[in-house]
Amino acid sequence: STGSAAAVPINAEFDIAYVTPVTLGTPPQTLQLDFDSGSSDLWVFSSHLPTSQIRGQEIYAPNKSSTAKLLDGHSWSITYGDGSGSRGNVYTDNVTVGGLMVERQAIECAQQVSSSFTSEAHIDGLVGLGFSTLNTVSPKSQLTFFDNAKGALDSPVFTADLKHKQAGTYDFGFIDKAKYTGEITYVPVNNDPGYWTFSSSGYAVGSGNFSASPISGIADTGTSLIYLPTAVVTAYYRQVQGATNSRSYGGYVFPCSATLPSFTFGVGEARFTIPPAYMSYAAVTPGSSTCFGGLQSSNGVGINIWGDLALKVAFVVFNGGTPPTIGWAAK
Ligand SMILES: C[C@H]1CC[C@H](NC(=O)Cn2ccnc2)CC1
Repeated sequence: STGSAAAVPINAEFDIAYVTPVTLGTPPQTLQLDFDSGSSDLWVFSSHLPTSQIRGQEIYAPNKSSTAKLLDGHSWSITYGDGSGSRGNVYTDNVTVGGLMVERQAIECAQQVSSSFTSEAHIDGLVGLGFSTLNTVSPKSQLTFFDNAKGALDSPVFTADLKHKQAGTYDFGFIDKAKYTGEITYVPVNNDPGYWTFSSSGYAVGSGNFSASPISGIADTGTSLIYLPTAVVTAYYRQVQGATNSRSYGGYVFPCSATLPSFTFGVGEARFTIPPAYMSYAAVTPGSSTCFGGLQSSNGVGINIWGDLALKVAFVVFNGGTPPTIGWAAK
Protein backbone atom coordinates (compact mmCIF):
# COMPACT_ATOMS: atom_id res chain seq x y z
CA SER A 1 0.00 0.00 0.00
CA THR A 2 0.96 3.65 -0.36
CA GLY A 3 -0.46 7.05 0.54
CA SER A 4 0.02 10.61 -0.63
CA ALA A 5 -1.36 13.79 0.91
CA ALA A 6 -0.84 17.54 0.64
CA ALA A 7 1.20 19.56 3.16
CA VAL A 8 -0.41 23.02 3.14
CA PRO A 9 1.16 26.09 4.80
CA ILE A 10 -1.17 27.39 7.56
CA ASN A 11 -0.19 31.01 6.89
CA ALA A 12 0.09 32.78 3.54
CA GLU A 13 2.79 35.20 4.76
CA PHE A 14 5.38 32.82 6.20
CA ASP A 15 5.74 29.07 6.69
CA ILE A 16 4.99 28.64 10.39
CA ALA A 17 3.72 25.08 9.89
CA TYR A 18 2.03 22.79 7.37
CA VAL A 19 -1.21 20.84 7.79
CA THR A 20 -2.45 17.69 6.07
CA PRO A 21 -6.07 16.43 5.88
CA VAL A 22 -6.59 13.25 7.95
CA THR A 23 -9.88 11.37 8.22
CA LEU A 24 -10.79 9.70 11.51
CA GLY A 25 -13.51 7.19 12.30
CA THR A 26 -16.84 6.12 10.80
CA PRO A 27 -18.47 8.11 9.26
CA PRO A 28 -15.22 10.00 8.40
CA GLN A 29 -14.33 13.10 10.41
CA THR A 30 -11.66 15.13 8.58
CA LEU A 31 -9.18 17.25 10.56
CA GLN A 32 -6.17 19.30 9.42
CA LEU A 33 -3.18 17.89 11.31
CA ASP A 34 0.45 18.99 11.62
CA PHE A 35 2.76 16.10 10.64
CA ASP A 36 5.64 16.27 13.10
CA SER A 37 8.76 14.09 12.67
CA GLY A 38 9.98 15.62 15.97
CA SER A 39 7.37 13.87 18.15
CA SER A 40 5.45 10.60 18.27
CA ASP A 41 1.91 11.26 19.51
CA LEU A 42 -1.13 11.51 17.24
CA TRP A 43 -3.39 13.87 19.16
CA VAL A 44 -6.44 15.89 18.15
CA PHE A 45 -8.72 18.64 19.33
CA SER A 46 -11.71 16.65 20.60
CA SER A 47 -15.24 16.77 21.99
CA HIS A 48 -13.60 16.29 25.42
CA LEU A 49 -12.12 19.81 25.40
CA PRO A 50 -13.72 22.72 27.24
CA THR A 51 -15.22 24.99 24.56
CA SER A 52 -13.13 27.85 26.00
CA GLN A 53 -10.02 26.13 24.61
CA ILE A 54 -11.40 25.70 21.07
CA ARG A 55 -11.10 28.71 18.76
CA GLY A 56 -11.92 27.69 15.19
CA GLN A 57 -10.35 24.24 15.16
CA GLU A 58 -12.18 21.14 13.88
CA ILE A 59 -12.71 18.48 16.56
CA TYR A 60 -12.85 14.68 16.61
CA ALA A 61 -15.83 13.27 18.52
CA PRO A 62 -15.15 9.58 19.23
CA ASN A 63 -18.70 9.10 20.48
CA LYS A 64 -19.88 9.84 16.91
CA SER A 65 -17.68 7.14 15.39
CA SER A 66 -19.02 3.55 15.25
CA THR A 67 -15.45 2.22 15.01
CA ALA A 68 -14.00 4.19 17.96
CA LYS A 69 -13.00 2.24 21.07
CA LEU A 70 -11.89 3.79 24.38
CA LEU A 71 -8.37 2.65 25.37
CA ASP A 72 -9.50 2.19 28.96
CA GLY A 73 -7.28 3.59 31.71
CA HIS A 74 -4.82 5.25 29.33
CA SER A 75 -3.81 8.91 29.21
CA TRP A 76 -1.21 11.11 27.59
CA SER A 77 0.53 14.41 28.23
CA ILE A 78 3.07 16.12 26.01
CA THR A 79 5.17 19.29 26.18
CA TYR A 80 7.00 20.60 23.09
CA GLY A 81 10.25 22.52 22.89
CA ASP A 82 8.42 25.81 22.47
CA GLY A 83 6.63 25.26 25.79
CA SER A 84 3.29 24.37 24.19
CA GLY A 85 1.52 21.20 25.28
CA SER A 86 -1.64 19.15 25.62
CA ARG A 87 -3.02 16.14 27.48
CA GLY A 88 -6.05 13.83 27.49
CA ASN A 89 -7.41 10.32 27.06
CA VAL A 90 -7.05 7.77 24.26
CA TYR A 91 -9.28 5.99 21.72
CA THR A 92 -8.41 3.70 18.84
CA ASP A 93 -10.11 4.19 15.49
CA ASN A 94 -9.52 4.06 11.73
CA VAL A 95 -7.16 6.78 10.48
CA THR A 96 -6.71 7.51 6.77
CA VAL A 97 -4.01 9.71 5.21
CA GLY A 98 -4.03 10.20 1.45
CA GLY A 99 -5.71 6.86 0.75
CA LEU A 100 -3.63 4.89 3.28
CA MET A 101 -5.75 3.49 6.13
CA VAL A 102 -4.60 2.23 9.51
CA GLU A 103 -7.18 0.40 11.63
CA ARG A 104 -7.00 0.65 15.41
CA GLN A 105 -4.65 3.70 15.41
CA ALA A 106 -4.31 5.29 18.86
CA ILE A 107 -6.00 8.71 18.64
CA GLU A 108 -5.06 10.83 21.63
CA CYS A 109 -8.05 13.04 22.42
CA ALA A 110 -7.22 16.39 24.02
CA GLN A 111 -8.95 17.28 27.27
CA GLN A 112 -6.63 20.27 27.72
CA VAL A 113 -4.44 22.24 25.29
CA SER A 114 -2.08 25.18 25.98
CA SER A 115 -2.97 28.70 24.87
CA SER A 116 -0.69 28.63 21.83
CA PHE A 117 -2.64 25.67 20.42
CA THR A 118 -5.98 27.36 21.17
CA SER A 119 -4.68 30.46 19.34
CA GLU A 120 -3.64 28.49 16.23
CA ALA A 121 -7.01 28.00 14.52
CA HIS A 122 -5.51 26.17 11.54
CA ILE A 123 -3.98 23.26 13.47
CA ASP A 124 -6.47 20.64 14.73
CA GLY A 125 -3.76 18.42 16.21
CA LEU A 126 -0.54 16.63 15.37
CA VAL A 127 0.54 13.36 13.74
CA GLY A 128 3.83 12.30 15.31
CA LEU A 129 6.22 10.73 12.79
CA GLY A 130 9.13 10.29 15.19
CA PHE A 131 10.07 6.87 16.56
CA SER A 132 7.41 5.29 18.78
CA THR A 133 9.81 5.24 21.76
CA LEU A 134 8.88 8.92 22.25
CA ASN A 135 5.14 8.23 22.55
CA THR A 136 3.70 9.59 25.82
CA VAL A 137 0.64 7.31 26.29
CA SER A 138 0.62 5.62 29.68
CA PRO A 139 0.55 2.90 31.03
CA LYS A 140 1.07 1.27 27.56
CA SER A 141 2.82 3.48 24.95
CA GLN A 142 1.27 3.45 21.48
CA LEU A 143 2.64 3.19 17.94
CA THR A 144 2.75 6.07 15.46
CA PHE A 145 0.66 6.06 12.30
CA PHE A 146 3.84 5.31 10.31
CA ASP A 147 4.85 2.39 12.55
CA ASN A 148 1.32 0.94 12.35
CA ALA A 149 1.27 1.34 8.54
CA LYS A 150 4.86 0.25 7.91
CA GLY A 151 4.29 -3.50 7.49
CA ALA A 152 1.67 -2.94 4.80
CA LEU A 153 3.66 -0.28 2.90
CA ASP A 154 5.34 -1.17 -0.42
CA SER A 155 8.52 0.24 1.17
CA PRO A 156 9.00 1.22 4.87
CA VAL A 157 9.48 4.91 4.11
CA PHE A 158 7.75 8.26 4.15
CA THR A 159 8.96 11.32 2.26
CA ALA A 160 8.60 15.06 2.84
CA ASP A 161 8.44 17.47 -0.07
CA LEU A 162 7.75 20.75 1.76
CA LYS A 163 7.66 24.00 -0.22
CA HIS A 164 8.07 27.73 0.35
CA LYS A 165 4.67 29.41 0.65
CA GLN A 166 2.99 26.69 -1.38
CA ALA A 167 1.54 23.22 -0.82
CA GLY A 168 3.91 20.26 -0.83
CA THR A 169 3.39 16.56 -0.21
CA TYR A 170 3.90 13.77 2.31
CA ASP A 171 4.14 10.35 0.60
CA PHE A 172 4.02 7.01 2.41
CA GLY A 173 5.43 3.73 1.11
CA PHE A 174 7.16 4.94 -2.03
CA ILE A 175 9.79 7.34 -3.36
CA ASP A 176 8.40 9.48 -6.18
CA LYS A 177 11.16 10.05 -8.73
CA ALA A 178 9.24 13.01 -10.14
CA LYS A 179 9.75 14.92 -6.90
CA TYR A 180 13.56 15.23 -6.98
CA THR A 181 16.56 15.64 -9.25
CA GLY A 182 19.93 13.87 -9.20
CA GLU A 183 20.79 11.32 -6.54
CA ILE A 184 19.44 10.90 -3.00
CA THR A 185 22.26 11.09 -0.42
CA TYR A 186 21.48 8.72 2.44
CA VAL A 187 23.17 9.10 5.84
CA PRO A 188 22.80 7.10 9.09
CA VAL A 189 20.10 7.92 11.65
CA ASN A 190 20.58 7.62 15.40
CA ASN A 191 17.04 6.96 16.66
CA ASP A 192 18.01 7.07 20.34
CA PRO A 193 16.00 8.52 22.07
CA GLY A 194 13.59 8.61 19.13
CA TYR A 195 14.26 11.57 16.83
CA TRP A 196 15.39 11.38 13.19
CA THR A 197 18.90 12.42 14.26
CA PHE A 198 21.56 12.64 11.54
CA SER A 199 24.90 14.39 11.02
CA SER A 200 25.19 17.27 8.58
CA SER A 201 28.66 17.48 7.01
CA GLY A 202 29.00 21.25 7.48
CA TYR A 203 27.87 24.66 6.33
CA ALA A 204 28.73 27.81 4.38
CA VAL A 205 27.52 31.40 4.72
CA GLY A 206 26.76 33.08 1.40
CA SER A 207 29.63 32.59 -1.07
CA GLY A 208 32.07 31.83 1.77
CA ASN A 209 34.15 28.70 2.24
CA PHE A 210 32.36 25.51 3.24
CA SER A 211 33.18 24.67 6.86
CA ALA A 212 33.43 20.85 6.89
CA SER A 213 32.47 20.01 10.45
CA PRO A 214 29.84 17.43 11.51
CA ILE A 215 26.69 18.92 13.00
CA SER A 216 24.36 16.39 14.66
CA GLY A 217 20.72 17.45 14.56
CA ILE A 218 17.15 16.28 14.12
CA ALA A 219 15.06 16.48 10.95
CA ASP A 220 11.91 18.05 12.39
CA THR A 221 8.91 18.77 10.13
CA GLY A 222 7.10 20.17 13.20
CA THR A 223 9.54 23.05 13.78
CA SER A 224 9.47 26.12 11.52
CA LEU A 225 13.08 27.26 11.71
CA ILE A 226 16.68 26.04 11.97
CA TYR A 227 18.43 25.94 15.36
CA LEU A 228 22.22 25.44 15.19
CA PRO A 229 25.33 25.93 17.37
CA THR A 230 26.37 29.47 18.26
CA ALA A 231 29.53 29.28 16.14
CA VAL A 232 27.43 28.71 13.01
CA VAL A 233 24.84 31.33 13.89
CA THR A 234 27.35 34.08 14.74
CA ALA A 235 29.25 33.34 11.52
CA TYR A 236 26.01 33.92 9.63
CA TYR A 237 24.81 37.09 11.36
CA ARG A 238 28.30 38.64 11.23
CA GLN A 239 27.41 39.15 7.54
CA VAL A 240 24.11 40.92 8.30
CA GLN A 241 24.27 44.67 8.96
CA GLY A 242 22.38 45.58 12.13
CA ALA A 243 21.78 42.01 13.24
CA THR A 244 21.57 41.43 16.98
CA ASN A 245 20.65 38.59 19.31
CA SER A 246 17.60 40.12 21.00
CA ARG A 247 16.63 38.90 24.44
CA SER A 248 13.27 40.67 24.13
CA TYR A 249 12.40 39.04 20.80
CA GLY A 250 14.00 35.74 21.82
CA GLY A 251 16.51 35.40 19.04
CA TYR A 252 18.48 37.00 16.20
CA VAL A 253 16.71 39.94 14.57
CA PHE A 254 17.80 42.46 11.95
CA PRO A 255 16.42 45.39 9.93
CA CYS A 256 13.99 43.96 7.34
CA SER A 257 15.89 46.07 4.77
CA ALA A 258 19.18 44.22 5.47
CA THR A 259 20.89 42.23 2.73
CA LEU A 260 20.97 38.58 3.80
CA PRO A 261 23.44 35.93 2.66
CA SER A 262 22.23 32.48 1.63
CA PHE A 263 22.92 29.55 3.97
CA THR A 264 24.30 26.25 2.66
CA PHE A 265 24.33 22.99 4.62
CA GLY A 266 25.93 19.69 3.70
CA VAL A 267 24.59 16.14 3.82
CA GLY A 268 27.54 13.90 2.96
CA GLU A 269 28.96 15.27 -0.29
CA ALA A 270 25.64 16.95 -1.19
CA ARG A 271 25.03 20.65 -0.62
CA PHE A 272 21.69 22.42 -0.03
CA THR A 273 21.43 26.19 -0.28
CA ILE A 274 18.68 28.20 1.39
CA PRO A 275 18.19 31.41 -0.61
CA PRO A 276 18.46 34.80 1.16
CA ALA A 277 14.72 35.47 0.84
CA TYR A 278 13.90 32.36 2.89
CA MET A 279 16.33 33.41 5.67
CA SER A 280 14.13 36.28 6.84
CA TYR A 281 11.28 34.61 8.66
CA ALA A 282 8.84 37.39 9.54
CA ALA A 283 8.51 40.88 10.96
CA VAL A 284 8.70 40.59 14.77
CA THR A 285 5.22 42.16 14.94
CA PRO A 286 3.00 42.88 11.93
CA GLY A 287 4.28 45.93 10.04
CA SER A 288 7.50 46.22 12.06
CA SER A 289 10.74 47.00 10.19
CA THR A 290 12.56 44.51 12.43
CA CYS A 291 12.66 40.96 11.11
CA PHE A 292 13.22 37.63 12.88
CA GLY A 293 15.83 35.33 11.38
CA GLY A 294 15.14 31.85 10.05
CA LEU A 295 18.47 30.67 11.55
CA GLN A 296 18.56 30.74 15.35
CA SER A 297 20.85 29.46 18.09
CA SER A 298 20.27 25.99 19.56
CA ASN A 299 22.05 27.05 22.75
CA GLY A 300 18.92 27.02 24.88
CA VAL A 301 17.41 24.01 23.11
CA GLY A 302 19.79 21.17 23.85
CA ILE A 303 19.68 19.73 20.35
CA ASN A 304 20.22 21.11 16.86
CA ILE A 305 17.08 21.22 14.74
CA TRP A 306 16.72 21.15 10.95
CA GLY A 307 13.15 22.41 10.71
CA ASP A 308 10.90 23.33 7.79
CA LEU A 309 13.26 26.09 6.59
CA ALA A 310 15.91 23.44 5.80
CA LEU A 311 13.51 20.71 4.71
CA LYS A 312 11.76 22.93 2.16
CA VAL A 313 14.87 23.18 -0.06
CA ALA A 314 15.12 19.39 -0.41
CA PHE A 315 13.22 16.16 -0.99
CA VAL A 316 13.70 14.13 2.18
CA VAL A 317 13.29 10.36 2.60
CA PHE A 318 12.62 9.13 6.14
CA ASN A 319 13.62 5.47 5.78
CA GLY A 320 12.13 3.38 8.58
CA GLY A 321 13.95 0.23 7.52
CA THR A 322 16.61 -1.60 9.53
CA PRO A 323 18.76 0.33 10.15
CA PRO A 324 16.85 3.59 9.72
CA THR A 325 18.48 6.18 7.43
CA ILE A 326 17.56 9.60 6.07
CA GLY A 327 17.99 10.64 2.46
CA TRP A 328 18.29 14.17 1.05
CA ALA A 329 17.93 15.13 -2.62
CA ALA A 330 17.76 18.37 -4.59
CA LYS A 331 14.51 19.25 -6.34
C1 LIG B 1 13.57 26.64 20.58
C2 LIG B 1 12.77 25.77 19.63
C3 LIG B 1 11.35 26.31 19.55
C4 LIG B 1 10.48 25.42 18.68
C5 LIG B 1 10.53 23.99 19.19
N1 LIG B 1 9.74 23.19 18.34
C6 LIG B 1 8.58 22.75 18.72
O1 LIG B 1 8.15 22.98 19.83
C7 LIG B 1 7.85 21.96 17.66
N2 LIG B 1 6.46 21.89 17.98
C8 LIG B 1 5.71 20.79 17.94
C9 LIG B 1 4.47 21.14 18.30
N3 LIG B 1 4.45 22.44 18.53
C10 LIG B 1 5.70 22.90 18.32
C11 LIG B 1 11.94 23.44 19.21
C12 LIG B 1 12.81 24.33 20.07
